Amino acid sequence: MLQLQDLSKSFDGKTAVVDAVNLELRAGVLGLIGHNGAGKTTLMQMIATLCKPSRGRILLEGEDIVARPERMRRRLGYLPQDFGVYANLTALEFLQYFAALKGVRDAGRIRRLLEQVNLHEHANRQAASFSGGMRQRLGIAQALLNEPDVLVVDEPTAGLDPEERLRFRQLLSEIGFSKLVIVSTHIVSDVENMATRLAILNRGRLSLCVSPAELLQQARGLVWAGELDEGEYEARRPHWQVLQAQRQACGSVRLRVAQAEAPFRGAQPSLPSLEEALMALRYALPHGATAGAAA
Ligand SMILES: Nc1ncnc2c1ncn2[C@@H]1O[C@H](COP(=O)(O)OP(=O)(O)OP(=O)(O)O)[C@@H](O)[C@H]1O
Repeated sequence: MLQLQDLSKSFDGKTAVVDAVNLELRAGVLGLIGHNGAGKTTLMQMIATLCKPSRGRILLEGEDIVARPERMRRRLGYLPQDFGVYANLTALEFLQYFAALKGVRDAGRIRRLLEQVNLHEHANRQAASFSGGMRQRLGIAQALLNEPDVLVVDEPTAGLDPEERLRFRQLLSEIGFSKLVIVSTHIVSDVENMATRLAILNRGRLSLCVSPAELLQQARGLVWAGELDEGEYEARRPHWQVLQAQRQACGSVRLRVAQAEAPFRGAQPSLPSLEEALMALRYALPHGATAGAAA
C-alpha cells in the first residue's frame, strides 16, 4: 500500500536527518520508535506531504506522492505533535469547521466520530476545557473526518495520564484493523500492545523493522537475571548494560543485564520485555541490531 524507497531528508545539504529509509507498509499499526531527534517527525511529515524528501520516493499504491501530493492528502489523516484546539469552539463546532475545510458533507459522520472517540457526551462543551486525552481524541476525530486509509499520529500520548493513554491506544488499535496507522513515540510501552510492527529509527536510519514477537525472539538469550553482592555489583556494573537493579534489604542487588553471555556466575537467561529486547539488541550484540525492513 505505502512504500518508502531510499527516503532521505537533509535540511542543510550535509547531514541526513532521515537517511535512506526503505519500508513497505500495509494495514495495521506501525510503531515508529526513536530517541528525540531521531527523525520521526521529519519522516512522518514527508509521508503527510508537508515536507519534500531530498532523495528517494514515497509511493501510495504505486503512485508517487511527491509528484501528486493531492492523492495522498485525500486519503490521509494527520495528527501532528503540536495539535491545538480553538478555545472558543465546542467539540462539535470544531469538527464541523474541519469538515467544511475538508469538504466532508455527511452530517452523520461527525456524530459517529464523536461516538467512536467517546466524546459524544461532551459534544457541546468548549474544547478548551478538555483534558489532554480528550483533546487528543478530538484530534483523532478530526484526522478521521475524511475516512483516511493512512493515519499518521505524531507522539500522541505525551502528557496523557495512564487511563487516557490506555483509551487512546485502544482507539488507534481498532483503527489499525482496517487502516494503516503510523504512530511515533519514544516510549516503547506506548505501542507495545497495539503495534503490528515496530520500526526503529536511529539517527535517521532504520535499524530494525519487525513484529513485536520477532523482536522478542531476536532478543532471546540476551537478557540475564540474578542477584549479586552489592560490592561486586558496584565494581562490575560499569562493564554491563544494566536494565534493572533493585537493592535488597539483605545488602544484595537483584538485577537484569543485557549481554550476549552470562554476565556473572548464577545469572539465568530471562524472557525480556519489549523495552528490554530493544535495549538488548542495541547493546548486547557487538554491532547493534540490523534486521530486514519490510513491514
Ligand atoms: N525544519 C528543520 N530545519 C532544520 N533542522 C530540522 C528541521 N526539522 C527538524 N530538524 C532536525 O532534524 C532532526 C530530526 O528531527 P525530528 O523532529 O524529525 O526528530 P524526532 O525523532 O521527531 O524528535 P522528537 O522526538 O524530539 O520530536 C533534529 O536534529 C532536528 O533538529
